[in-house]
Amino acid sequence: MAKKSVKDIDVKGKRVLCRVDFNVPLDGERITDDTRIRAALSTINYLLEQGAIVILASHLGRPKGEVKEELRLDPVAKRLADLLGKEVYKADEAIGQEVEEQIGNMQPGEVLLLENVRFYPGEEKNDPEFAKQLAQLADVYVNDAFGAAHRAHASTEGVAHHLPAVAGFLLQKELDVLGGALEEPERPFTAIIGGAKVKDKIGVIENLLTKVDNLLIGGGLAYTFIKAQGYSVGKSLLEEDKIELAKSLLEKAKANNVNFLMPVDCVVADRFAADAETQVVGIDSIPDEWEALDIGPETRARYRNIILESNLVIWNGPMGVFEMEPFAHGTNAIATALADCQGTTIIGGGDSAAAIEQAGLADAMSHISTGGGASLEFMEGKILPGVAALEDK
Ligand SMILES: Nc1ncnc2c1ncn2[C@@H]1O[C@H](COP(=O)(O)OP(=O)(O)OP(=O)(O)O)[C@@H](O)[C@H]1O
Ligand SMILES: O=C(O)[C@H](O)COP(=O)(O)O
Repeated sequence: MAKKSVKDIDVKGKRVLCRVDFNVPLDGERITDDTRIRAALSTINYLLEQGAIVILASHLGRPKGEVKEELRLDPVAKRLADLLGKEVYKADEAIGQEVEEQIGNMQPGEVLLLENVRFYPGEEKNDPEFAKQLAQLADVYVNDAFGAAHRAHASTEGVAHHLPAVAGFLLQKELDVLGGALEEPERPFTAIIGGAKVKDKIGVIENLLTKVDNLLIGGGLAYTFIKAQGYSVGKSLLEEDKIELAKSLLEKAKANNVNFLMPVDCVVADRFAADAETQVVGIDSIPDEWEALDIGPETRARYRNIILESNLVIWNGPMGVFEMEPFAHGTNAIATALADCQGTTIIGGGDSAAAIEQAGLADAMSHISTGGGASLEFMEGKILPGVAALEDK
C-alpha cells in the first residue's frame, strides 16, 4: 500500500524527527564510505528548505544498548555538515531534558543530529517508553532509513505510533524501484543470487522463482545446489541439511518455467587463502581436497550473455570470495556485464553494492540499494515494519 511522503504534509516551522540510516563504515573516526549520508541529503535539504526544525536520528554499529565511545555519531555530524554546507548541531544523547532544551533553542532551517539510538536498550527492544521519549522531541516523524526498515525498533517503528508518520524520499525511492521491479518487471527478468549461504537466501530465491525468467546462482551457496544435482563438491561450502531444499527449489523452478542456471565450471583452491594453488575445473570434476571459491570463465561468459539479453536484472550476493583477488573475477565479471546491460539494473545492497563500488561501476547501475538486510527482506516479499508503521495515502 502506498504511504504518505514528506510532500503530503506541512512541515513549516515544525520539529521533524527524521530517522536516517547513517550506519556507515568507519576506520577509527574516518568514514570510509559516505554513500548512506549522501543518499539522505534530498530529504534533509527538502525539510530545511520548507523551514522545518530537523532532528536526525540514526544507529551506528551494534553497541547493544550501551554507550560505546567509538560509535558516537560525531564524525557523521561533521561529514553531514560538509555535505550540507551548513552547521549541524550534535546532541550527546538521543532523549532527555538536555536534548529537549537544545531543540527548544533551534530555529527553522537548522539541523541537529541525535546521539546513536542504539546506546539505549529501549531502541532494539522497541520499548514503548523509549519510543514515547523520542516522539516527545518532535511534531512529525519522517522515516528515511530504508536500510533499517526491516528492524522493528523504537526509532524505526515504535515512534511512528505517536506522531504523524510519513516516508522520506530515499525510503520512497527504494520502495518504488524494488517494488516496481518485483510487481511489474520488464522482461526478460533475470535475478543473480550469490553470497555465502543457502540458509540466508531461501526466502529470496523462493519469492523470485514466482517472478523471474532467469535465475543465476553463484557464490558459496551454489555448491549445495550442485551437490543436490549429484556432483561431488570437495571441500566447498556445503549445507548438508539444505540439499533436499535445494532439490525442491530446482523442481519449483522447472514447474514455474524459470531458467535456473548453476555454475558449469569453477575456480578451486587447495586452501582458503589468497596465495593458494588454484585451477579451473568443470563442475563435475571438483577434486576431493579442494574448495571452489569462484565461478569459472565458462560460467562467467554464460551469465554475461543472459545479463546482456535481459531488460531487468537484480543482483544480490557475490559470485566468489571477492575479498581475495584471485577469486574476485566472477564477481567483477558480473559487475561489468551489468554495466554493459542496456536494461534496468538493480543492486540489492550489501556485498554486491560494495563490489560495484570497488569496481568503480556504481554510476553505470540504474539503482544501488542502500539496504543490505532490508532489500533482501523486501525481495523475499516480507513486510518491512518501518514501512508498515507509516500512514497510508
Ligand atoms: N565460493 C565461496 N566459498 C566461500 N565463501 C564465499 C564463496 N562465494 C562467496 N563467498 C563469501 O560470501 C560472503 C558474502 O555472503 P553474504 O551472504 O553475506 O552476501 P550478501 O548477500 O552480499 O550479504 P550482505 O547483504 O550481508 O552484505 C563474502 O564474504 C564472500 O567471501
Ligand atoms: O547496515 C545495515 O544493514 C543497516 O544499517 C541495519 O543494521 P543492523 O543489521 O545492525 O540492524
